[in-house]
Amino acid sequence: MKTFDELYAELSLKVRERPEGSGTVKEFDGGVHQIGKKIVEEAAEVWMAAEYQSDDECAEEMSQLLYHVQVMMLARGLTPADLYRHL
Ligand SMILES: N=c1c2ncn([C@@H]3O[C@H](COP(=O)(O)OP(=O)(O)OP(=O)(O)O)[C@@H](O)[C@H]3O)c2ncn1[C@@H]1O[C@H](COP(=O)(O)O)[C@@H](O)[C@H]1O
Repeated sequence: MKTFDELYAELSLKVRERPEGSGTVKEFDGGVHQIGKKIVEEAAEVWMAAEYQSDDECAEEMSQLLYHVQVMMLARGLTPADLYRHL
């Protein structure tokens, strides 16, 4: 289990160190257009899960959406603090 900030720190390290086989590095390298498509896809899956699936499945889809948002944050050079400013 990890927090939003802990996941961001882990993904930042992945993007910096580029370990072999990292899905994050692959998605990051795809750029904002590809990452944006994943965000839209995951957002739709969150919607469908909220309509038709269990709480746990819904939570899993939401976690995946947050993951892809974090990859987009890295692609745009944004930090959690940049988001928290607006909450
Ligand atoms: N939390 C996540 C996470 N959530 C979602 N995903 C990605 O999002 C995909 C889920 O999307 P889908 O439901 O569309 O599944 P899919 O259609 O099978 O996926 P694709 O074929 O489109 O890749 C997963 O296959 C992962 O590629 C994640 N990938 C990684 N993490 C975490 O990120 C960290 C770094 O991961 P790596 O970069 O892979 O080492 C680790 O702590 C991981 O647990």
